[in-house]
Amino acid sequence: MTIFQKMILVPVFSLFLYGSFITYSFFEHQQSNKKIQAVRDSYIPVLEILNNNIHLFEQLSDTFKDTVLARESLWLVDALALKKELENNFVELEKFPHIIKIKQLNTIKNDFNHYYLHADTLAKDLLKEHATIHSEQNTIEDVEHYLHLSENHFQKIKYTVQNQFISTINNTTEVMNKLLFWGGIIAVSSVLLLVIVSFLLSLSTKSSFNSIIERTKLLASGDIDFSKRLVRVQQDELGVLIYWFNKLSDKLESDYLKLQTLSITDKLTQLNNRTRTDQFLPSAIENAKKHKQPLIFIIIDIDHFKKVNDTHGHLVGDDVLIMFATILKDSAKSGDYVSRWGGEEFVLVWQNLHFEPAVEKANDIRNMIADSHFPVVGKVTASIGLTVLTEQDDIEDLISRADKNLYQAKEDGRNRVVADS
Ligand SMILES: Nc1nc2c(ncn2[C@@H]2O[C@H](COP(=O)(O)OP(=O)(O)OP(=O)(O)O)[C@@H](O)[C@H]2O)c(=O)[nH]1
Repeated sequence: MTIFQKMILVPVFSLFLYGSFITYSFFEHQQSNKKIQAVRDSYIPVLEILNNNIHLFEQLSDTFKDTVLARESLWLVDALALKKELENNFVELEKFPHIIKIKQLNTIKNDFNHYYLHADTLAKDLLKEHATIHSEQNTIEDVEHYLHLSENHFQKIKYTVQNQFISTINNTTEVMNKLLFWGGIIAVSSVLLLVIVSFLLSLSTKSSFNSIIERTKLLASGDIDFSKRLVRVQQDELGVLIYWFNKLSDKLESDYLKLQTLSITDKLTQLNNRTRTDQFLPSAIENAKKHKQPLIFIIIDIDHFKKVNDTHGHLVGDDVLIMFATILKDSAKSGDYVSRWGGEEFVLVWQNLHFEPAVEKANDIRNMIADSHFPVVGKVTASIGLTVLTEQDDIEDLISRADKNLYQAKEDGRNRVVADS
């Protein structure tokens, strides 16, 4: 995943989360409003009828009392009208079975009818001529019993419906509150998620950038330890950058190694060149002295090489130099050092080889050259100046003694080895 994708994904995800919640809560809010409206629409008429019934019932009781006290039988007609109104209300209430249980309603209706029947009978009895106030004790008790029962039922059903109404409204409000709470949680979590992921992303990006910067600085300051490679962890743009940075390091390393080889190799003969010899000699001398091992230093020079050039041309001269170098290379054993010193002069360094075997080996090489057939030119010989390292020698001593011996070999007629003892 790219850095851009990572950076865009979290806000998009958070936005999606929050957007979904907003949409959901919008619809939930609509639903809740509808629910509250529906609850109101069904409960309020019921409560109004119930209130009206309580009021009618009180009026009815008062009418019965007034009828008896005033001894006015006509008022019983009013009582009947109130009863009818009440019964109509009961019929209305039956239309709301989800609010009022029909069984409960029937109980109230029965109790009320009992009350009405007893109260009406009692009132009529008391209105009869010569009737005393002390009417039948049972009827009075029944009237009182059903009066209280009905009163209680009317109040009880009203409170039950009222409580139901309040709890339904409260439930809906509670759902809304929960929604708000979770909305807050989602909003805060989205922001937190955004902050945490952005923080982690910037941390990992920063550390990768730092490692690239550090490595680049080291390369720029000339640190050529190419074994150091950046570790590619991510698959994003930084991962790609690290991949190509490592590729660049590979290229630099191979170019550097090529350049290094070129700088110490003689172009014509592919032997070590003078630069390499200048690096090699001091360490070889130091090593020989340190381990008290013999070290042989040889300068070998092709005889009358100018004549080869003059007679056959420089290209043929080059071929002779190449073949000559090959003979030297082939004669070298492991640990022997072979190089072109310059022009038609070559240097051999043999480590851990004593003087006599060294002279013998030098003569073998000289013979090998003399016995070889060089194309176009035919026979070629070489003179050799050989010296052995002494405890007091420095580089110059060694070179000048070998050079002196070479000069002596030339003086003595060439194609020979001159060695000091
Ligand atoms: N073809 C060719 N010739 C070279 C190269 N380097 C040096 N020479 C020639 O080597 C010759 C060396 O000649 P001199 O120093 O007179 O030595 P010489 O002719 O070998 O004589 P002695 O060493 O005394 O036996 C010169 O003619 C140089 O031009 C090279 O890379 N290629």
